[in-house]
Amino acid sequence: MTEAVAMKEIKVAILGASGYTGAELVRLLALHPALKITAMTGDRKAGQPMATVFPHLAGLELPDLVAIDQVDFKAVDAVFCCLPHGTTQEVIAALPQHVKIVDLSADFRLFDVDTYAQWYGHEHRAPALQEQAVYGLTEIARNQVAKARLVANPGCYPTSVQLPLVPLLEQGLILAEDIIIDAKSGVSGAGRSAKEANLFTEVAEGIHAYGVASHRHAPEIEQGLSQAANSPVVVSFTPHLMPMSRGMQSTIYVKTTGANTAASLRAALAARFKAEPFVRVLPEGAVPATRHVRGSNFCLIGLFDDRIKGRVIITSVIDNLVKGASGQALQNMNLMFGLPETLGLEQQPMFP
Ligand SMILES: NC(=O)C1=CN([C@@H]2O[C@H](COP(=O)(O)OP(=O)(O)OC[C@H]3O[C@@H](n4cnc5c(N)ncnc54)[C@H](OP(=O)(O)O)[C@@H]3O)[C@@H](O)[C@H]2O)C=CC1
Ligand SMILES: CC(=O)N[C@@H](CCC(=O)OP(=O)(O)O)C(=O)O
Repeated sequence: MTEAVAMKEIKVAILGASGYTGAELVRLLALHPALKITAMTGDRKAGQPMATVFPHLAGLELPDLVAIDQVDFKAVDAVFCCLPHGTTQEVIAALPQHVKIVDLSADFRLFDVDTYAQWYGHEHRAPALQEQAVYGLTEIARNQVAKARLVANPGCYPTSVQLPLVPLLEQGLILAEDIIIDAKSGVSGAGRSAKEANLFTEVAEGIHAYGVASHRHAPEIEQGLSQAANSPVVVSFTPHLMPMSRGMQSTIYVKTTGANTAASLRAALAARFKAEPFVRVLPEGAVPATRHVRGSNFCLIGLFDDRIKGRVIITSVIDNLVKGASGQALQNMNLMFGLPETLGLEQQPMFP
């Protein structure tokens, strides 16, 4: 539980607070003892009270939504940037030096600006700042995150995939080739703005793959896995849209090295994540489901021997809006201010 200790107030602005990840941050920060929201922005919703846009947050003491150019950034210590990718680089580049930033968009996640341009369709607009950004998969990069001014918060699919695979590749327990990722997301992963593809009629009562062999999270996943394997990794990655509001599952097919099986991989991951507050490696036979992590910052991992010898099936589940976005962002911001990284994130999942 959060200790009732007196903490220095840290003033926080949430850019894009009228979106799903922004609202999720407000929900999490409501129980945070040190971070106080002093500014929140919207674009179409600028000028509106938060309780009008999100009635579930009524009753919290919150500033009204304003446009970004109305925020006095000299008066804030930290910024959570929850803007669409492609809109973020210039905004962050203009912030005063004293401000610490966690960017939830994809704008600073790819180390190589040419790879960024190739996948995102435009030149990087803050390449010098890109060099300072730390990729904030907390459990893998905790020490770098703690020292960073700018953290690029990982994407939701890449979080669910890299948490189990990075330690296994680092330890040489699985092959770096022939990794197949079959991933599924709730519709909140696509954000709140109206898009034809996210209409009820397009997503209810069915599932569909999208971005087949072309999704922009593939290079982000490959960047992390290549670092872990110390050699270039290329993956098969197929995301699917599920008729549910939140939750994400990645089912990952890997080939083991030597005589490794699900049991030895499970033991390795359990040892690696033993002290981690948010990653849980399930015992043999337990099958993780998105409803086991709903509303929480947990990642649950299950491992199973396939009937094909030498192949293991890994299932990894997160809540896309929490560990896949705002929860991990808060975990990182806590570290950047030297706070216990669990602050504001101690709630258990809602089940069922
Ligand atoms: N949803 C998820 O599960 C995840 C999202 N992310 C990333 O986090 C970021 C935010 O996502 P999410 O909250 O879902 O997105 P939403 O579409 O729900 O919200 C976007 C926010 O940005 C504002 N906005 C949109 N365009 C502009 C602009 N040109 N200038 C200033 N503000 C603008 C919107 O304001 P208004 O509504 O008032 O117009 C809104 O507050 C994105 O980069 C997304 O890719 C990352 C991981 C997971
Ligand atoms: C369901 C859905 O549409 N999900 C989004 C990914 C989630 C996300 O927002 O990731 P970024 O931060 O990398 O943009 C997508 O496939 O583009």
